[in-house]
Amino acid sequence: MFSQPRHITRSAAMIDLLRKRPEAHKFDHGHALVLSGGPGQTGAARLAARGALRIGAGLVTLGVPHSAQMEVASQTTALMLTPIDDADGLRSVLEDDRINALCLGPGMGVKRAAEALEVLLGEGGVKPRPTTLDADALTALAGDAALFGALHDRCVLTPHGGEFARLFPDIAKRLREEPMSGPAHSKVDATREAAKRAGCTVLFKGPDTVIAAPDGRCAINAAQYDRAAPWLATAGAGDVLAGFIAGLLARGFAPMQAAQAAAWLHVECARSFGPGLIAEDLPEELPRVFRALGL
Ligand SMILES: NC(=O)C1=CN([C@@H]2O[C@H](COP(=O)(O)OP(=O)(O)OC[C@H]3O[C@@H](n4cnc5c(N)ncnc54)[C@H](O)[C@@H]3O)[C@@H](O)[C@H]2O)[C@@H](O)CC1
Ligand SMILES: Nc1ncnc2c1ncn2[C@@H]1O[C@H](COP(=O)(O)OP(=O)(O)O)[C@@H](O)[C@H]1O
Repeated sequence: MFSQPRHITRSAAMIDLLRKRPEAHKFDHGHALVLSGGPGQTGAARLAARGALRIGAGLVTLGVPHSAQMEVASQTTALMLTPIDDADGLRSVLEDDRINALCLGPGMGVKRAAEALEVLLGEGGVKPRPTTLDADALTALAGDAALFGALHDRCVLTPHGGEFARLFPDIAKRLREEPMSGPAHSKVDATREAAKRAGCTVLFKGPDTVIAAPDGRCAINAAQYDRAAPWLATAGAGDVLAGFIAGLLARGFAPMQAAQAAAWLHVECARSFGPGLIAEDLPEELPRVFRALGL
């Protein structure tokens, strides 16, 4: 029997975790690698990377194909950039052990995401690292049972409704069904079942975001009623969330902690900015939200 899911709220414990120690240097806050797609498709990864940097990762590098290098370089400053064209390129960049968190999927394209997943999760792959898997990485995972089976407990999957149905079609079907007898299958039940099957943290997005760990721990981040954030329904908001999680993983947060804090801060940023919000406003609102928390 599982305990009731907890509702994520502002807490002293979360604020303490978010604080940076005065004596720390940038490598103490970790180095996140965000993989980008090719030319014309780099925006989503740039949004994620900006989110990872603003949430406090010490360094954030975008892994970009040579063909998109100029496009990305012309739009980034504090973010770093390294060319990664293929599996060998990724392997070589990951020889640097200081890269301690990854973000895969936003704008990557399903083929490039699948290649990267093979390096990270496939046989003879690199040392496993905390990893956020979003967007095209989820679609790639849905098409490859072996890779799905190789997910480890430091991964965080961040599906929206469409991606959830692709990854877990049977669970999504039950979620949609009218209950014929007994209680309905809820989003909490569905996310818990998904996390158990995947063997890692699953964050199922929406106005009621549910986050579950394989051991049954579960939390709800509600953006409804007096905490409604309807302007989050905008292209790229999820890419920023993936970056927030990767940034916190780089800072050493455990996967459940990272997913919960990121989801809560994401809604706080949207509410603090207010109507007219677009995705790039979310990372830029974090300093105001952090100041209000007393960081
Ligand atoms: N600025 C950018 O560069 C952006 C790039 N994006 C990238 O575009 C690619 C495709 O992502 P998409 O998510 O659009 O496409 P997908 O095709 O993967 O998923 C969208 C489909 O799922 C369905 N769906 C069902 N429930 C849904 C829900 N709750 N929320 C959203 N869709 C739901 C939709 O109807 C739609 O048919 C990804 O690589 C993504 O990262 C998007 O994130 C938007 C912003
Ligand atoms: N109506 C809404 N109210 C609150 N949050 C929402 C709403 N619609 C979407 N969101 C949030 O916005 C983000 C959208 O992510 P996603 O669907 O992946 O978009 P994208 O792929 O364009 O980045 C998620 O974090 C989701 O929880």
